[in-house]
Amino acid sequence: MHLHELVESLNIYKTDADERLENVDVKNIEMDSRKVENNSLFVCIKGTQVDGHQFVKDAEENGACAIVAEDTVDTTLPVIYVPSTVKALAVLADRFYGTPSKSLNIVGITGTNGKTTTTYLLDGIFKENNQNTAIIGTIDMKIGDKTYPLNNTTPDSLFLHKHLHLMKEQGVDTVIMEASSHALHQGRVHGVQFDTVVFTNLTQDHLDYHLNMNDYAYAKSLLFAQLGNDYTQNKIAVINADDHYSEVMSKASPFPFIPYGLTDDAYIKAKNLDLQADSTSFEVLTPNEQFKVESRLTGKFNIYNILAAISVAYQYRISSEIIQKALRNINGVPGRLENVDVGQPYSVIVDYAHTPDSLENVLQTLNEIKENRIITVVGCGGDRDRSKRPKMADASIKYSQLSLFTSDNPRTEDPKHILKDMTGHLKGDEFKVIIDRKEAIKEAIWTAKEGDIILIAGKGHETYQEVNGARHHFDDREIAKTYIEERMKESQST
Ligand SMILES: CC(=O)N[C@H]1[C@@H](OP(=O)(O)OP(=O)(O)OC[C@H]2O[C@@H](n3ccc(=O)[nH]c3=O)[C@H](O)[C@@H]2O)O[C@H](CO)[C@@H](O)[C@@H]1O[C@H](C)C(=O)N[C@@H](C)C(=O)N[C@H](CCC(=O)O)C(=O)O
Ligand SMILES: Nc1ncnc2c1ncn2[C@@H]1O[C@H](COP(=O)(O)OP(=O)(O)OP(=O)(O)O)[C@@H](O)[C@H]1O
Ligand SMILES: N[C@H](CCC[C@H](N)C(=O)O)C(=O)O
Ligand SMILES: [Mg+2]
Repeated sequence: MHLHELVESLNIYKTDADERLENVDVKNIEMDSRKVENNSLFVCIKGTQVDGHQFVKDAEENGACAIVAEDTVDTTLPVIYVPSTVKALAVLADRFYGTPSKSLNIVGITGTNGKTTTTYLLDGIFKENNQNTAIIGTIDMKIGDKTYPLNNTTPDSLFLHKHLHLMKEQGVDTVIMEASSHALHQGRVHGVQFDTVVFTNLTQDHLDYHLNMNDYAYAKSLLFAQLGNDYTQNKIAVINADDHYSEVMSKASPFPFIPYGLTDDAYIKAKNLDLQADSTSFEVLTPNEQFKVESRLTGKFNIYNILAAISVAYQYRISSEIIQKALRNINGVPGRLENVDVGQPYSVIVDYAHTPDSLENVLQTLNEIKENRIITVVGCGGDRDRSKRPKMADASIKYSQLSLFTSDNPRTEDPKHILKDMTGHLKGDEFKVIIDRKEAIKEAIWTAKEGDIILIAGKGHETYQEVNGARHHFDDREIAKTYIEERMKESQST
C-alpha cells in the first residue's frame, strides 16, 4: 500500500516529507525495530520499559521506509508526526489490513475473573449455532481448529488487526476476545469495532500497574466506551448486575445493556440453583422464556460465567435449545478446576485462581463438596501486585486445613521475598513454605488421605515457570500426575 494512502486517515500534525510520501510502497508496519525489514513503516511507541523513539536508527538500518513518531527524531527517513503513536498504530494497522473488524462479529470480554471461561462457553454456543469462530485470550488464539500461542491475553493493535484480517480470510464470522485492563489502558484494542462487550466482575488485581481500584475500573470501562455512540448500530453491553462496579461499566456506554445475575433486578437471571460436585444445573429466566441449563462446570461463580454467555447468545437470538445443547457438551476449560484423576483415592484439582477473589471462590466451592480435608498449594507471581499476596495466603488459610505456600512464576523477584510477602503476617501451624513448586506438589500428594482434595492454584493451563526472563517447562497437571502415580506404585509394592 502506498504510504500517502495509508496515512490519509491519520491525525498528522506535522510531516517533513509530504512529497516523499508519494512514492513509498509500505510492505508492512512494525512497532519493534528488531522486526523491521525493507520498506517497513516503523511506529515509535513509548513503552513501560523503553521508548521506541530510541530505536529509529536501528529501524533505519533494518530498511524502514518511513517513521511515525510523537517526539522529534533524528533520521534521514520521512517522518510523520502524530499526537499519539499508540492511536496512530491502531489506525494504520486497521487501514493496512482492510478494516477487518467492521465486517466481523466481535465480542469483547473484560473483568478480573471469568473472561477465559466465558470465552470458551460462548465459543461452544456459537459453534453449536453453526458459526465459524475464533478466540483470542489467555490460553491461546484459536482460528477454527488451529491454535496459536500468544504472548499476551490481549495482543497489541498491530497483531490484532493483522490477525482479524487473517481470520476473515479463513472464513471466520465471529471473534470472541478477552480485553485485559493492561491492553485497554495501553490502547491495544484501539480501532477494534466491537459489537458486544461483556463485564464479568471486578476485584483486586494488578494494583502494581493501576493506581487503585477506581483507576483499574476505569481501564475496564474503556471497553464499554469503545462501543462508540452511533445509535444506528445494533450494539450491546452485557453486564454483571450483581457486581459493585457494574454501574461504572454501564455508564461508560450510551448503548443499551443487558444486566445478568442472581438478583431479581437482572434481565437474564438464574433461579433454582443445583450445585453438585461434578455438575451444575439451574433455571434461566429471560424476559421471553424460562429454560433449564445443565453444565459440567461447577461452583457458583461459574453460574455467572454461564449467564454472561447466555446473555450474549440472547442478544444474537440464539435459541434456548442450542444454548442448552452447547452448555451440556462443554467439558470444562483447560486449567480451570481441572481434575487430575488417575484413580487415586483423593482428588487433585488444578486451577488458575491467582487473585484473592478467585482463590476464595474456588475454595468455597471445594468446601461445599469436600468429604475430608482441603490441602492448597499456592504461590503468587513475581513482578505483579504485591498487595494481593497476604490476601491470597489468608484465603488459603481460611478455607484449607493445610496450606503449602510455594513459588508461582517468580519472574525477576526472589521467591523467598514473594513468600515473605504472603506469609509474613501469619502465625500457626496450618501452613508450610516450600519454595520449590514441584516439591510442594509432591508433599501435598504424599500427605493426602482418602477423601482429601488437593487444590493446586495459580498456574492452571500454564506449561512453563518463568524465572528471570526464562520460561522452563512446568505443568502442574503433569507434575501432579507423576507424583500420584509414584505414590500409587509405591503403595502397590509395599
Ligand atoms: C507491562 C506491560 O503490559 N508491557 C506490555 C507492553 O510492553 P512494554 O510497554 O514494556 O514495551 P517496551 O519494552 O517498553 O517497548 C516499547 C516499544 O519499544 C519497542 N522496541 C523495544 C526494543 C527494541 O530494541 N526495539 C524496539 O522497537 C517495542 O517493540 C515497543 O513497541 O506492550 C507489549 C506489546 O503490546 C506487551 O507485550 C507487554 O506485555 C508484557 C509482556 C506483560 O507481561 N504484560 C502483562 C502485565 C499483561 O499485559 N497482562 C495482560 C493480562 C493480565 C490479566 O488480565 O490478568 C495481557 O493482556 O496479557
Ligand atoms: N466469575 C468468576 N468469579 C470469580 N472467580 C472466577 C470466575 N470465573 C473464574 N473464576 C476463577 O478465576 C480463575 C481464572 O478464571 P478465567 O481464566 O476464566 O479468568 P480470566 O478473567 O480470564 O483471568 P486472566 O485475567 O488471568 O486471564 C479460575 O481458575 C477460577 O478460579
Ligand atoms: N495474566 C496474569 C496471569 C497471572 C498468572 C500467575 N500464574 C502469575 O504468574 O502471576 C498476569 O500476568 O498477571
Ligand atoms: Mg483470561
